[in-house]
Amino acid sequence: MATLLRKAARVSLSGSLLSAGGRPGRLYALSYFGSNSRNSSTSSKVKVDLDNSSGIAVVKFQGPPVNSMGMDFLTEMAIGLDKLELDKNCRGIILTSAVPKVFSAGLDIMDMYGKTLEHYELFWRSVQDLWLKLYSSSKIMIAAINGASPAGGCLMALSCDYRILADNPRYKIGLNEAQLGIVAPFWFKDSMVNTVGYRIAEESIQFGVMYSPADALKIGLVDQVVPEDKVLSTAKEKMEKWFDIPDHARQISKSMMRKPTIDRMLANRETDIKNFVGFISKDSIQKSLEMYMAMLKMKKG
Ligand SMILES: CC/C=C\C/C=C\C/C=C\C=C\CC(=O)SCCNC(=O)CCNC(=O)[C@H](O)C(C)(C)COP(=O)(O)OP(=O)(O)OC[C@H]1O[C@@H](n2cnc3c(N)ncnc32)[C@H](O)[C@@H]1OP(=O)(O)O
Repeated sequence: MATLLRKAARVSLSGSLLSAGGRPGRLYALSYFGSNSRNSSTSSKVKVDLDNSSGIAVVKFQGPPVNSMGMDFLTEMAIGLDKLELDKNCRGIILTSAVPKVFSAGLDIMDMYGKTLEHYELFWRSVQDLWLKLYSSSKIMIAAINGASPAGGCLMALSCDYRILADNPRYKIGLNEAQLGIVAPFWFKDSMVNTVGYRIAEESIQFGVMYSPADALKIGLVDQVVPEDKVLSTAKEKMEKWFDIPDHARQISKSMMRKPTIDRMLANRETDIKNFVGFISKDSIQKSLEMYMAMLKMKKG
């Protein structure tokens, strides 16, 4: 019976939940995915490794020093996710980091500082685009969080279906935007509310709280805390459990849960870009970012 279910589950709905929702999907070349048992692709910031026999793809961030989400990272992630979304051999995706101690430092602050309005617009559209791909993926998404995960790093984890965090008190996770003097946009907030509930999100976002693994587990921001050397293996074991559920049933259930949040973002996308560009280009906000970057550098010296 289990084998039958697994076979049935292989007949997956094509495309992300976005296209399952009746929106036009986009087609991308499947250049690197052949019929070998393992397909790998490495670009400068992201490594994708799909094991065709297990159906699990590991997407590793490899942009030292902190896997910040700059234009290169956003573009490479978008391309990698599009390819996996269209690949029938892939049923689940694990996000993790190849950089010691950091999952992702979130958006690259240098992409939000001292740039043109056109740059801010393009940058924000790319950030929205990545979130849409992650949040609406028809695949099972597990975050194997093996390092610090502030702001945009936390958002990538929140976009997954399951989160496993390494048990190291230095690996804090949260939406800390308020601490930088910026504001987590509504879809960051929605992702947090959908995970931890309204009351906790309200406090969390206003204070910009960064949670220790123990506290993140307590509020439900992560689902499991495990020893650091077990993060990836636990993610793979967990994925096998998710694979027991027939894909079509899981995908439709996921879509049912996430569609209102995705639709809200799509309906407000252009306004959100306008707000971001107006907000980030303010002198006072630029000053806050400058001071924050100086503070990060001072912390080192
Ligand atoms: C009205 C509202 C309308 C619209 C919405 C408007 C605005 C919303 C706007 C934006 C939302 C943004 C979300 C974000 O993701 S902002 C980014 C937030 N990220 C952080 O705060 C993380 C900061 N970094 C850290 O805390 C640490 O670096 C660390 C814990 C991740 C790692 O610590 P380490 O000690 O290992 O490393 P460091 O020495 O601190 O850093 C090394 C190196 O990297 C630079 N760096 C760190 N983080 C970033 C980053 N996010 N972007 C760019 N660069 C970063 C750091 O300065 C060091 O550089 P140098 O080696 O000194 O040159």
